[in-house]
Amino acid sequence: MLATSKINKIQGKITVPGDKSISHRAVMLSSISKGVSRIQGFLRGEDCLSTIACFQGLGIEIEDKGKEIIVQGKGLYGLKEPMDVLDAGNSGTTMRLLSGILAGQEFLTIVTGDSSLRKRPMARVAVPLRKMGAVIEGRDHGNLAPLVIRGGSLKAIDYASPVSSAQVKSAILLAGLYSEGSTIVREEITSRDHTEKMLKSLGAKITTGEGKVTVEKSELYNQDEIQVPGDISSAAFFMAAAAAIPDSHLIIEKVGLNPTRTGIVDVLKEMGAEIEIDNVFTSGGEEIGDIIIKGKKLQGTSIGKEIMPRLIDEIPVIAVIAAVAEGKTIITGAEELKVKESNRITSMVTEMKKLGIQVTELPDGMEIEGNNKISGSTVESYGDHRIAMAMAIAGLFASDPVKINNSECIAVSFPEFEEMLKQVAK
Ligand SMILES: O=C(O)C1=C[C@@H](OP(=O)(O)O)[C@@H](O)[C@H](O)C1
Ligand SMILES: C=C(OP(=O)(O)O)C(=O)O
Repeated sequence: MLATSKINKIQGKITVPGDKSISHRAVMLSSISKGVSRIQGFLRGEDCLSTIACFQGLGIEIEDKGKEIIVQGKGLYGLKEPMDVLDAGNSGTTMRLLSGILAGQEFLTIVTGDSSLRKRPMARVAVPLRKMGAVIEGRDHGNLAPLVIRGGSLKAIDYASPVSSAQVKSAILLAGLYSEGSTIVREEITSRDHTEKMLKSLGAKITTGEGKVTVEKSELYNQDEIQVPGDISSAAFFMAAAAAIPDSHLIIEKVGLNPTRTGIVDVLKEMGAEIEIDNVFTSGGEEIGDIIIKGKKLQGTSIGKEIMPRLIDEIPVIAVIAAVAEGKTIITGAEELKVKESNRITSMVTEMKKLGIQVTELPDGMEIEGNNKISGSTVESYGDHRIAMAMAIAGLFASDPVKINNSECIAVSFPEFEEMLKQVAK
């Protein structure tokens, strides 16, 4: 069981593990591209290992050479009917993006996941993929895994997504690679665009702009090397702690700075944090750079719907530092948090209360009073990696240790978290 206690400051220089979203896409897209791909900086978290296992189950040769992951891509039609049920584990990204690729395959696949993933909504991908011509069945009329998917000849659709979700958008775009005509996905607020960027770099006919993405039937070709940047969603736990503890000084090197992911930087700055970005370069269309943070007392803020897709996974840790900031913080427009690995609104509100924090649950977010004195306690992770890590950060401000039950779920996205925290906590 992970336990954390009060520290004086965060200090040092770290490199966080590879971006989870990009690691998933690197394996999936390399598998359906022609030629060999070498993926560097790949995240060896449980979620991305589930993606590797699924594509191995579909007949793709994937080898972990330590320095890099080698994928022997077989092109759009090189996947084989799996001998057994595929297991996406805890990973929503794996199940939803994979469904898009399977929609283009004539064979039958069954995909399941762990008890958390089997509760998460899949109709959001099943509905558009059926419109394109795939047959998708599952519990609750195809809304819940296990999903049974038989794809085939698809036709393009023009789809206005009811949620701003990169997983939904990506599933449709991947199916679009197999579809006759122009597949269009429209979003009210743009979600992370790693799929679009990687598809472009692999030669897909794809265009973006004015709230929509268009893809044509295209063959993909591996470009030999894919460089995965550090995950800003993992960096966020350290950024938030360093920003909120006076006298801290932290450098995080080579973090992905794709503008669709940097909402955390904007919110921390809005709260008064001292943050600088340095050594910026671009690889595979993705911006990468160093983040330098100095700690000080922060101010409360308001976070709403518009920015939400750019920081959705960072809300748990933002809630924690809001509790020690000066003044109230109001988070709204975050309904999507209810359908993550746990209901992250209820999970955070319940566990923050156990630490003596004054917080009120809202239908689409929460209201956090400022200047809380955080006390120690044993808290639950709900088997949700982001809740476990957010609670670990709360412990850095607490009068007594914060002990986190089932903290092993952190390995889903950030196996090195505890070790890295020990390294910079002074
Ligand atoms: O596409 C992705 O890699 C992800 C998209 C987001 O989910 P939604 O698409 O459900 O918003 C995010 O919360 C998740 O951690 C990863
Ligand atoms: C929501 C997350 O991932 P997924 O949807 O892939 O399970 C996450 O990592 O916070």
